[in-house]
Amino acid sequence: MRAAHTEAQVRDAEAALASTLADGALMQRAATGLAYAVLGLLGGAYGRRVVLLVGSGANGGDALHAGALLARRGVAVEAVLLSEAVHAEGLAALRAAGGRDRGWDGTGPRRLPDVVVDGIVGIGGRPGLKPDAAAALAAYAPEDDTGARPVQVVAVDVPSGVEVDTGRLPDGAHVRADLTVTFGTHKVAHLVDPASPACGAVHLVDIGLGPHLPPADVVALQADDVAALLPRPGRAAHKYTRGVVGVRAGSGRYPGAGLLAVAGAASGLAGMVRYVGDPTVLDRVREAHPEVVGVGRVQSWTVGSGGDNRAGAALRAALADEVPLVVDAEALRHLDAPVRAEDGSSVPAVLTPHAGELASLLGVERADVEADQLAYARRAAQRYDTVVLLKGPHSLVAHPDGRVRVNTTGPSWLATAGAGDVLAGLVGALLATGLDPFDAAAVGSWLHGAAATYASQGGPIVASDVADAVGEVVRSLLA
Ligand SMILES: NC(=O)C1=CN([C@@H]2O[C@H](COP(=O)(O)OP(=O)(O)OC[C@H]3O[C@@H](n4cnc5c(N)ncnc54)[C@H](OP(=O)(O)O)[C@@H]3O)[C@@H](O)[C@H]2O)[C@@H](O)CC1
Ligand SMILES: Nc1ncnc2c1ncn2[C@@H]1O[C@H](COP(=O)(O)OP(=O)(O)O)[C@@H](O)[C@H]1O
Ligand SMILES: [K+]
Repeated sequence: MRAAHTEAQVRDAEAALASTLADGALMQRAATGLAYAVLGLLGGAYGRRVVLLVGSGANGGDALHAGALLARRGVAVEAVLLSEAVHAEGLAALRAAGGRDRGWDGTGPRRLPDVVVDGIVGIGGRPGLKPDAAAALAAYAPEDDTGARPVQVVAVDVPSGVEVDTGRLPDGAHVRADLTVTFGTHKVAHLVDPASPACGAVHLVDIGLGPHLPPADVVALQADDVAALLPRPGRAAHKYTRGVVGVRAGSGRYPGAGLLAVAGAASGLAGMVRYVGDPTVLDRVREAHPEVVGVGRVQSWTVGSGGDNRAGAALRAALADEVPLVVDAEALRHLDAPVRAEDGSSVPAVLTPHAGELASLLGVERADVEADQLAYARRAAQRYDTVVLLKGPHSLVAHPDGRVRVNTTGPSWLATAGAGDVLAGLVGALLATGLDPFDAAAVGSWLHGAAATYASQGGPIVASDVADAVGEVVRSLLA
């Protein structure tokens, strides 16, 4: 499990740990991890040139101490001090190791360095960059019109300027890192979009904080977590004990969505798939998936993918069964908040909106949701009193109690029509096996992304390729 903590949680844990250690020991641990990560990126020390952008806090202190270690190894290190007052011990250490320093006077370098280390601000930073910091960054790590750069940027703890606890980006400038070296635990911005791509690859340095940290509200499941949650048929299993998933999706207008939702449901994780809906779709479903049967009892429903104006009726019929359900696409529009069966009892559900659909549910603009995904996913989960899977490059699975699982699997090629239908069917199948909605949504989105990666191999895919690859991903997880 990759856990992401907030600034306040990190500061509390740091205070508890620091009280057991010599002064400065934590910063030394952080700086050493940072320096070795930079050395790895440089691929050597002699002849390599590193510039440190240094702000007024401990983040700049980390950069200066790491710079001292790099300078002792033979790297040419220069610190650009962006504040009158920087970490004094760090600066003394850099000077003693032979590193140079200068203030920022608006003039850039004669020759670009190999790596720029962003020690402008860390978890103590306010969003955005001051003009001097933005200008120094642009001078030492210039970008062309396409955003390409000849210099690699390593962020200390977080890319300066991003909102650490929310994953939001500031209105103004922020650092865009190739590598972020973080300490003790991940921060929310490392996982949550739109900030997470600004972090580049994220490298976690263990500084001993673990025992002092509380359980994280924001986590990302890893392969071993998913493997532990995966339903496996017992020796005495039969198709009904494994769970039956029903699909009410597709329409005369969008028959393909019905087929793709069935393809996701028929990944082999549940014991049986039923299709209920448009007769012309049913014929095509039977042709493509001979194992799929018609009306009967189910342990879960997937409703709405590619539905037409009858999606509301399909949703009501599914809710009346009082089994767990996935509510996708057109069916989302017919949903009342909170999600309840007709008799008022709560029904375990997973809502699977993309940003546009979530915006409609909450009566806001799509751009608002995209800018503040964590907050809006949580708000929807609370309002509907159910699990919400907000789909995107890093999908968020929000529980009404505030916990969030971030999905980090899946290539950009997964942004292809019908991929969401496959996901809805897959999560429905996992619900049928008995996983609770939070687990089913998180495991389903992880498998979906991993199947897309497997199918893509770096190239283009269509939605049915994703469904076809789920079995292979499950097989490798179980191996
Ligand atoms: N916690 C841990 O476990 C460990 C933490 N460690 C390290 O400590 C870091 C946190 O350090 P920190 O608390 O000193 O704050 P930090 O992020 O350097 O910045 C605050 C300073 O910046 C300023 N400032 C604010 N916004 C600004 C802006 N937009 N643009 C420009 N300036 C801005 C503000 O000054 P002001 O402008 O308010 O005068 C303030 O003084 C953490 O990220 C990690 O790297 C490791 O060493 C060891 C383990
Ligand atoms: N840039 C991206 N990178 C990775 N995955 C993405 C990206 N964009 C979308 N996805 C995933 O692709 C799927 C798209 O689903 P959706 O928006 O419902 O499309 P459709 O309605 O065509 O099926 C979701 O699982 C989403 O998480
Ligand atoms: K930083």
